[in-house]
Amino acid sequence: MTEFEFNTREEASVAAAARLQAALERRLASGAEASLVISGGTTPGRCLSELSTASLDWNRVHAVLSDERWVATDSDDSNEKLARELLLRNAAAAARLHGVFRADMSVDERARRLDRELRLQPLPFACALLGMGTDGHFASLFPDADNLASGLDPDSPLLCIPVRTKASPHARISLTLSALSRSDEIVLLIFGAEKRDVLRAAKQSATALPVSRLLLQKRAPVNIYWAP
Ligand SMILES: O=C1O[C@H](COP(=O)(O)O)[C@@H](O)[C@H](O)[C@H]1O
Repeated sequence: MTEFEFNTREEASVAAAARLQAALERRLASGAEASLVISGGTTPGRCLSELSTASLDWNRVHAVLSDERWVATDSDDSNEKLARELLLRNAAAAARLHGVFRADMSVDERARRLDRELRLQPLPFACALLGMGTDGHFASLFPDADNLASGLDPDSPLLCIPVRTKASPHARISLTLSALSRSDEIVLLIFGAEKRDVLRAAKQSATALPVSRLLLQKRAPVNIYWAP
């Protein structure tokens, strides 16, 4: 695990975007296509908009959501909407975004199908951009999810799972730790003192926080980008 501290969120976001760009460049130099995992929520906006201007062969890039809320893609709660508005523009308009929500399917059926679709993406992912909640969740792997064990099993055969949590009014679908760790590297972008303290607790002891398991897994190096 490597940690980088910045004075401002702007600096952290721009530096994280540069790291994602470099990871994509490495994959594109050695293969026909590359894929990138992007998180939703409030944290990654500036990083995604910065990345959208990167000079890359974007038509060879696939973007995959780390997780999605079970809402229509025009909802303000939709991670797909965020990705389309902030990443899929400028130079990155040529990238392909693999959406999660389908109005004609149940969340469980969609999770089963998405699992099959993810296996057709270029793997391993060049990079996974993740965030973390103050409850220690990443992607949508919330502490109270009833199927959390399979979500956090680094050797799970499942690439994604449906998630129901009291923390959210929406059902969700989340990539599993097993899927996310199939990345050349992970960037964990975190803002604020409260989240830094949660992360410290997760590092100091093998707490029950989901993010502890992300830090403990050995497959993908984790780079923490933090700003106050
Ligand atoms: O619900 C979610 O939460 C996490 C953290 O979100 P943030 O707003 O605290 O940055 C996010 O990484 C995840 O993608 C999102 O769906």
